[in-house]
Amino acid sequence: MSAATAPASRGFAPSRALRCRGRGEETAAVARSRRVAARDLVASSRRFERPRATASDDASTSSSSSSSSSSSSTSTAPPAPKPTPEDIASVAAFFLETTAAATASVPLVGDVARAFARAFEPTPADFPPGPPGDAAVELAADPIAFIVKTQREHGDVVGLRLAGEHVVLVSDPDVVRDVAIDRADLFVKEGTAFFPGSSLAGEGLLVSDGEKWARQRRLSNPAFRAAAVDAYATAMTRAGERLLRGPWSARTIRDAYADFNDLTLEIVADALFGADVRGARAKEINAAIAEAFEFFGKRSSSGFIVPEWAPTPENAGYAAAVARLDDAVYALIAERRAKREKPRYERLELLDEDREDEFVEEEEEEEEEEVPGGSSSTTPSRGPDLLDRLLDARDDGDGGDGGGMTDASLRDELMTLMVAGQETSAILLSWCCALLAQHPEVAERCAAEARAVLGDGSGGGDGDDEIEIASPTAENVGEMKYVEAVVLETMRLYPPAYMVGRCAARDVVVGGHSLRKGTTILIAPYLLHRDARRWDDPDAFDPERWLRPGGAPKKSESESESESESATDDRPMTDAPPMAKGALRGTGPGGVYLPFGAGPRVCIGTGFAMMEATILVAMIASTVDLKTLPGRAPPRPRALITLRPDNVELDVIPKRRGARARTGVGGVARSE
Ligand code: HEM
Repeated sequence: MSAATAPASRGFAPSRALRCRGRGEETAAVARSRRVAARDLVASSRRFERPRATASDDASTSSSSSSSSSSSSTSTAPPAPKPTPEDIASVAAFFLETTAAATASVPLVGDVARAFARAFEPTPADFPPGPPGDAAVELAADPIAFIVKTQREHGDVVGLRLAGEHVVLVSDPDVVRDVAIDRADLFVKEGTAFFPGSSLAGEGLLVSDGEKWARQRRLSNPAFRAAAVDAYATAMTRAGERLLRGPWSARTIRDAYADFNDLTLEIVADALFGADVRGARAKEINAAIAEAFEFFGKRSSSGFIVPEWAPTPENAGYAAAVARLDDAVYALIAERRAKREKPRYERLELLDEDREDEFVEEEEEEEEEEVPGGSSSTTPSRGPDLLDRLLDARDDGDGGDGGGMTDASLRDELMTLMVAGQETSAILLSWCCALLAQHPEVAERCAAEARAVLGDGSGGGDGDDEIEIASPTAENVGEMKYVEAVVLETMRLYPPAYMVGRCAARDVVVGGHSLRKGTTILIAPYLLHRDARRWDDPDAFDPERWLRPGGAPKKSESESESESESATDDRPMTDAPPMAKGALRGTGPGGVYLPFGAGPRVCIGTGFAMMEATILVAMIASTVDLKTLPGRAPPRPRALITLRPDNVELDVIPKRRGARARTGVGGVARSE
C-alpha cells in the first residue's frame, strides 16, 4: 500500500493496481499455486542472500540520528526522524513497484508497457500546479516533511509527478469531501499508484472495487455493528489482562510498539476465530498467524526493495508462511461450517445423550482462560465470533443476491481484517502510551476516570503488592469521555493512515482542475489534522479540545462548515462510542478529521478500533505509570506505509495497591 492506504497492508507488496490491469480475477487456487511456485524458487535464490540489518542495528541507527527533542511539554510536533537508508529503500520500493509492473509471480509485459507509457505521458494543461520535476525521491526520503513542505509552498491541491505517475495531493476539506464522499463512485482503489495488495490480504474489502466490494461490504457490515463489536470487548480485556499481569506486572523497560503488535494480533485473531485460537489447536494456528505476520512486518520495516513476485529468500519464506496460514484458515472455515451443520453432541459422536452433560462441562472448561502471573480471570462465555458472523451473512438487502460468502472470499476477508486491524491499532496504542508518558497529568486524569467508572477491579498478588486491574465492559466505554478524547487527540496528531489513495475512474474535474482517468489522488489526513487555519494550536497534545462545547476544531470559519456537513453526511457504517461517533462522522468536524477515512470506504473497523483503544488506555492508565527514559527524545513519526513511532521504549511501573492507597485514586504511585 502506499502511504496512501496505510491500513491496507504492512508490507510494500506489489502494486495491485498494475497487477489487476487487464487481467481477470485470480482464484484462491491460482494464487496459492503462484505462492508455492515462489516458494520453490527459494533454493535457487538463497545464494544471493546478503546479511540484513538487525532490529538492533535499526534501533541504533535511528536513535543515533535523534538530535532534537520537543521543546515544551505540550508541543508534540517533533521533527521527523532522519530517514535511514532502509527507510529510503523501503519507500522507494513502493515507487519502483509502480513502474516495475509487479505481479504476484510474473511481471506482465503489458503492465510494464503501460507503466512506461504513463511515465512519458505529457502533463495535462489543466493539471494542478506543483513542484517541478519528479518528486519521488524527495517523497521517499521523508514523506511527512515532503507533504508538509509541498502544502506550504503550493497549496491544498497540488499536482505531482511521482515515479512518472500523475498524482494530486489534496488537503482542501471541500475537495477531500468531494472525492471521499460526494462523488465517491468516481474514485476507485484499482489503478491507484503506489497502492499495493498482498497475497496475505488477497482480494478482500480493502482492495476490491465495484460490485465485488459492495457485496462483500454488505455481507461484512453486520459483523461490525454495535452489538457485534460489543461482544469483542471480552477479547480486548482478556488481552489487556494478559499484558498487565504478564510482562507489564513488574517494573521494566518495554518496547511498547512490539508489545502492542503482539497484543493487537492476539485480539484480532481472538475476535475472528474465538475459541479456535485458544483451544487445543491454538498453537498451530497462532504459529501460522505469527509466522506470516513476522514476514509481513519485516517487509515493511526493513529494507524491502523488491516486489512480492521476485524470487528472493524473504519472498519465498513469506509465500510459504502465507500458504501455511491459508491451510490453517481454510481448515478452520471447513470445520466451522461442519460444526454449524450438526448438533453439538452428534458432531463429537456423543450419541449417548446421557453423556451430553459431560460434553457441556468440557466446553465450559475450555472457555476459562488462564491468565499468566495471576489470579483467576474467568471471562464470561462469548457470543459468535467474526467467523460465525461472516458465515451467517446473507446478501439479502437491496440489490443482494441472497447468497453468502464463498470459502475464498471468507479467507480473503478474514486475512484482510487481520492485516487492516492489527498494526494500525498497535500504532495507535503505541502513540497513546508515548503521549501518556510525556504528559503524566493526562495519564492521571485517564486513571482517575477509569477508576471512577470501573471501580478497583480484581487483584492478583498479596497485600500491598497486589496489582488491581479494572477491566471495562463495552457499556463502560461510552462513559469514559476523557479517555476517548485522548484516543481521538492521539489520532489527530499521529493518524496511523496518514494518507489515503484513490484513482480517477474516468476523466474528471477535481478542485477546478481536469484530471485524466487513471490520475491518483492522495488525501492527506496528516495535513488536515494539523492545519493551523482550522485547529487552535494544532501541534499541541490537548485532549481537552474534544470536550469543549462545539468540539474540535474551534476556528470559527470551520464551525459553520461543520454544521452544514453533518446534515448531509454519510454516517460511518460502523458504530463507535457516542462522542467518537460525532467526531468521526463524514470528514469530521470542520471537514478536517478523518483518521478512519470517510464515505462508503470508511474503515469498517472504526467501532472496533475505538473500543479497543479506549479499553486498553483505561486499563493501562489505571494499572501502571509510564515514564519516558531519561535523556531519550520523544518518539518521532516514521512514515513508511503507516505512521509509526520510531522508538517507544517506556519505563513501565505498576501501581501497587498500597502505593495507590497512599497517593489516592488515580494518583501516581512511585513504588520503587
Ligand atoms: C486505529 C486503527 C485503525 C485505523 C487508523 C484505520 C484506518 C482505516 C482507514 C483510513 C481506512 C480507509 C482506507 C481508504 O479509504 O482507502 C480503513 C479501511 C478499512 N479498515 Fe481500518 N483502521 C483501523 C482499524 C481497523 C480494524 C480494527 C479493522 C478490522 C478489524 C479494520 C478494517 C478495515 C477494512 C476492512 C477497511 C476497508 C473498508 C472498505 O474499503 O470497505 N481497520 N481503515
